[in-house]
Amino acid sequence: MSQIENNWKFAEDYPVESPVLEKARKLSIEMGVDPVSRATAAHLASVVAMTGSHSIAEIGTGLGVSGLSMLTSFPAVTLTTIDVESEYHRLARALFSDANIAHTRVRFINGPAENVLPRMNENSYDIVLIDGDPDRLLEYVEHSLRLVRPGGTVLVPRILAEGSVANPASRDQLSVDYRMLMAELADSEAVVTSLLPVGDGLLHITRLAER
Ligand SMILES: C[S@@+](CC[C@H](N)C(=O)[O-])C[C@H]1O[C@@H](n2cnc3c(N)ncnc32)[C@H](O)[C@@H]1O
Repeated sequence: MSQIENNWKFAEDYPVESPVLEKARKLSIEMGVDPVSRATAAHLASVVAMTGSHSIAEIGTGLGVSGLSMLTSFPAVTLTTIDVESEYHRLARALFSDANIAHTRVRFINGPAENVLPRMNENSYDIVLIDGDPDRLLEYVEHSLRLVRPGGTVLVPRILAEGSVANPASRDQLSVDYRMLMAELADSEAVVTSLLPVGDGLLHITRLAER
């Protein structure tokens, strides 16, 4: 294993997850849902705690690994979470309850995010996490940058798409689109971006206040 792979593995093994989070992760895998990685979940929790975020929107609830990580890191957080699968929402709701999260802190919206996002209020969220349909990422980012308040952050796990984005030989549409998106954002004066190599890549896009 190379030194970089060693570091990556060490960072992924480092977090200590709560029994409920472990249960959510295990159930997700049994149901064929890929939860955010352990280091990604820990980083999401850190971002929420360090920014004191109150209002979070999430595209792609799954069974709630990312949601639980953010909800349990700061008691004032409320989460609006969208998924097409009502069964995943049923299971996530039970897991959130196991974690003693008051039901008033979470709003579950069942439906395709592409239909729900245009109806959500702009400038209303401290954080938007995008973890839904990978083929709709560009559309989701555009909506999410409208939904976050100035100073708020859009977080995109899995932006490296299993290594294909970083491989210049990968010319499939998704890799080309993701590279183009990242290049445009890096060049934009409206946002600050950073790319972390946790999990399958985690992109931070922070919307700057207009000057
Ligand atoms: C990778 S999983 C999310 C994992 C979750 N964030 C976690 O960490 O546990 C992707 C989720 O997106 C949902 N999804 C896929 N297409 C969607 C769409 N068009 N609108 C809303 N949700 C969608 C899937 O049902 C699935 O639960």
